[in-house]
Amino acid sequence: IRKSQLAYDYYKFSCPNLIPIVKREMLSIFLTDVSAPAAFLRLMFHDCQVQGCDASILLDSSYQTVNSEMVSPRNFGIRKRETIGHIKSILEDECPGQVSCADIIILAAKESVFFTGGPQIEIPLGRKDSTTCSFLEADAKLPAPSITVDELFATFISTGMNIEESVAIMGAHTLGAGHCINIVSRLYEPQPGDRMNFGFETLLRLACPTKIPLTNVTFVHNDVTPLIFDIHYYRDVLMGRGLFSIDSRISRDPRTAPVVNRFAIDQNYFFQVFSSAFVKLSSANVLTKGQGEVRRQCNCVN
Ligand code: HEM
Ligand SMILES: [Ca+2]
Ligand SMILES: [Ca+2]
Repeated sequence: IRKSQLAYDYYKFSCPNLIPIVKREMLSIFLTDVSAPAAFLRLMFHDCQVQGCDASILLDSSYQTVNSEMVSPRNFGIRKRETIGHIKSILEDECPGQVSCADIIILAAKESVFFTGGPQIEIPLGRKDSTTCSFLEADAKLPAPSITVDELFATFISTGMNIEESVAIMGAHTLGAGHCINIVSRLYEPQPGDRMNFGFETLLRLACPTKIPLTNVTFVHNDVTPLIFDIHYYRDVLMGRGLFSIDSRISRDPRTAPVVNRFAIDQNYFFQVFSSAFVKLSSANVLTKGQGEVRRQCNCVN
């Protein structure tokens, strides 16, 4: 973990207005699209999970980068990539060549959590952007909704998260929604641990009536308050209303169930552990100092 190379005041001299500019731009995005915070939070996870937090997910397919990571089916439903590019273009006017796209992704995710009622998280900055991307690594490292609790731990152990933090970071599913393509397998080919509340299962079957989804548009909310960052995700999974198999499984596994139970009644504690998990996820395995580059445009290498 090269976390120590990052700094809380990294842009203090090179881009002193960074934070107010990002806050202002994010606010106007949030006011025009209530689903944006969920999109930014998931975008951060899917960037950091592949090659580290290096904005590899923003690269389009080209002769240099070959296939974009968006080619991977695991990135189905990823949105707001171009919005990061828009914020970048504003920052290029203010402080050219300074702020990495990788840091903008993290700042957007952090503002998304705060704007929707979650904790204010302090994050170190100074990530560099990659000159490569890998849709094969995206296929391999982005978790499927049907993973086991052991696979969940394996996913986050490399970032230094413990069991509590691994359960806390899943609390990101307090925001947003999922599409039938990620839900049908547990409805029509259930695995152990897929049991759910009968009424909720009925609702899912109504939303996703066929094993192969007829369209890509139907979605179901991740928890009962999909626009608010709160502990309802944990309350829902305890009631058998977890959207994905892994959401249900953490409420039953003896290693994770006590943590889910505590988060479901103690929002302060959830916010505290989520914040430390967020910093670990966003700091692990990043490019710093002489590595990588600061892209001029987020969707292509310099
Ligand atoms: C490790 C286990 C995880 C699995 C298997 C998983 C899986 C999924 C799936 C399948 C979707 C629905 C995509 C769609 O159908 O449109 C989703 C949505 C989402 N995930 Fe995860 N996820 C995991 C962890 C995380 C983490 C660590 C974060 C963030 C820190 C996150 C944030 C989100 C958000 C915010 C959404 C809603 C997106 C939207 O509404 O646009 N997830 N996740
Ligand atoms: Ca990446
Ligand atoms: Ca919620």
